[in-house]
Amino acid sequence: MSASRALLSNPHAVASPTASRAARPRLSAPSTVPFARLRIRSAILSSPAPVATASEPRRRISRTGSDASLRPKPAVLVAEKLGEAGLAVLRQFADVECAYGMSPADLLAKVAQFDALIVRSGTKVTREVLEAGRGRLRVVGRAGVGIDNVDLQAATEAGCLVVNAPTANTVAAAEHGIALLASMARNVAQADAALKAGKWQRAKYVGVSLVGKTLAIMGFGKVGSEVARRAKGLGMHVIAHDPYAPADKARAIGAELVSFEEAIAKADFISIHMPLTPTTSKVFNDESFKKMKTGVRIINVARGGVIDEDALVRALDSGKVAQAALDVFTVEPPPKDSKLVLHENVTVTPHLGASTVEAQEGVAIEIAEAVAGALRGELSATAVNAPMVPAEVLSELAPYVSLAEKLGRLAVQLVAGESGIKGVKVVYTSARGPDDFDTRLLRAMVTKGIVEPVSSTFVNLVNADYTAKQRGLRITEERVSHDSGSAEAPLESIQVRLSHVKSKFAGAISDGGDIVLVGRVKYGVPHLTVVGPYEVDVSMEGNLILCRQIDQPGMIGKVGNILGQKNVNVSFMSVGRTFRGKQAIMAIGVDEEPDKETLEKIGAIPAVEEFVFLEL
Ligand SMILES: NC(=O)c1ccc[n+]([C@@H]2O[C@H](COP(=O)([O-])OP(=O)(O)OC[C@H]3O[C@@H](n4cnc5c(N)ncnc54)[C@H](O)[C@@H]3O)[C@@H](O)[C@H]2O)c1
Ligand SMILES: O=C(O)[C@H](O)COP(=O)(O)O
Repeated sequence: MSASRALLSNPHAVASPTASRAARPRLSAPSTVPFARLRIRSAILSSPAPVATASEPRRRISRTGSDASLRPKPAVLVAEKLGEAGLAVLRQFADVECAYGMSPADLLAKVAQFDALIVRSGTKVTREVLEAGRGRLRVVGRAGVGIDNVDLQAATEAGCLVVNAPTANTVAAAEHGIALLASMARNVAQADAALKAGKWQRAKYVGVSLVGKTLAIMGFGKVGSEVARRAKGLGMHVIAHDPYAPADKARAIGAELVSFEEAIAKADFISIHMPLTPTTSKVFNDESFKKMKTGVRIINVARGGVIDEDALVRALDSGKVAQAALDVFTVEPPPKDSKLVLHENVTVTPHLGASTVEAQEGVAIEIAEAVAGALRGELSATAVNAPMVPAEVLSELAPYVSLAEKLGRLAVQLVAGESGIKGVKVVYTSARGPDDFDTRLLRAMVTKGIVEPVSSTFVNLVNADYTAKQRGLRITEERVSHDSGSAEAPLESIQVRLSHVKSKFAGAISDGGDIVLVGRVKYGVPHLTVVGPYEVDVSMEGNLILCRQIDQPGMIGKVGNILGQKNVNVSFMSVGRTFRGKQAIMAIGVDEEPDKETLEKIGAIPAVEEFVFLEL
């Protein structure tokens, strides 16, 4: 069993003074304030370093240490052709390997050596690939829009951020849609092939006009609306179906939003622009073809899977559908003997929608910047499987993110025996209005703090909620308004409360029977300010010894002496008591980890009732 697995099955090993330090998963290097910004970013997307040998349990390389030159450059695998401009952006900070045309087996064998993988639509990023990359792969960049070739659920479970490049190829795809529409209506491809074969067939290739015809746009997003705009210019009557599109956007372009049924029933031409999802899979099928006008013409530059291709062949054979123009197919490339591709009334292109010089240049830069940002730990505006946190919010929340993680980390180390944690309550006290800030990031970091010390799972903003759910951890949140506080600081304090658990340190149990820790940020540094019923004030850096004793003179000196004899530097010390002469606790921040003997000496002081050593 690996050391981190051992910690998973015995959560309490982590707080034991005798537990090996190397065996405990650690995320960050000791913090320094100037790196606060970097640290928050790293916490969002950090992943454990891949380094692990039989003798050395998996350890995490800090990506936030003070010497940038010591940090390894991230490695990026580019699996499909990417424009030079994008590669140049990536090469500025990463080792980039372009391995075009890899087989699925090649990809599986390689992926674990990379921090990021960039693909287009031709590479399937399956659960297997993401599993193979687990431990190192942090980002999948899709150089384009459609992410149906990436297993998003598996990526989320692995804490792997998926980013795409959603805007740079919109116009190219729309232009290709219009090109297919016009060339299909005038039989350009068929006539071209015939003429090249020596046939001059003017009567055979009489086309149909576009002006005045009804075009139904199915999916009124970026590409769909651009197609609509261009079709209006061709004099077409444009209707659209999109359950999620705002009517005013359609109206502004001069398109009318209608139901699916109405769209397909009224259209002379149907242009498909919806993504492939479980809902849209084969939404164009025998039943829907039946409801269309006889002689309808269909264009698809979205995804092949939205059409039942066998049903389309039947509809073409029967004449229900007069023509189809297809850029995309359920299986790409389609089989050589595909009836659909070979059908004389079908015009095909090999997924060329995004393939213009301009679009590929734009996509390459868009995805390179998104991947670079994600590897730096920034949240990308094009994150597909994570919430978006704007940079200014991120920077303001930086010390609170660190505080949230440390409170979670301390709380889990205080849990005793086999009592698993189920209920976690996080209370945010703030002078700001309830809608003023988003707590997802803080909740994710509390989860990270609770889960990571006791498991081999690494947690980040992408997978925090999923991980909590998987582990049966119910995290509830409460906002408490702090009327007399300053709204300048986003938060006054964060409380982490673990209910229905036993503690190995009775002093951390509040009157209500829960483990309670409260912290706040002072001068940009997280401080622990409440432990159970006791008020303390200790900076959350290094390690912490909590000691419960009978309140009496000389205790600080005794403990300080024992630590001093072993050269353990005390960074902070704070005493909190309920009543004079009754119980009190000492919170002692230490730079070094005291050895077992030193800790036992502290425990042997007669007035000391209990103590615990905690890693921050
Ligand atoms: N052929 C190509 O090379 C190429 C190039 C670019 C985009 N695409 C594909 O085109 C599609 C659209 O791209 P986009 O950039 O416009 O995406 P988009 O997200 O901007 O637009 C998709 C629209 O589809 C709508 N939609 C979702 N479910 C729907 C449903 N059941 N019925 C009707 N509408 C629905 C959404 O509300 C959205 O407005 C994607 O599948 C993308 O992968 C293909
Ligand atoms: O979804 C997309 O962006 C398009 O289908 C383009 O795919 P490609 O990058 O493989 O050309």
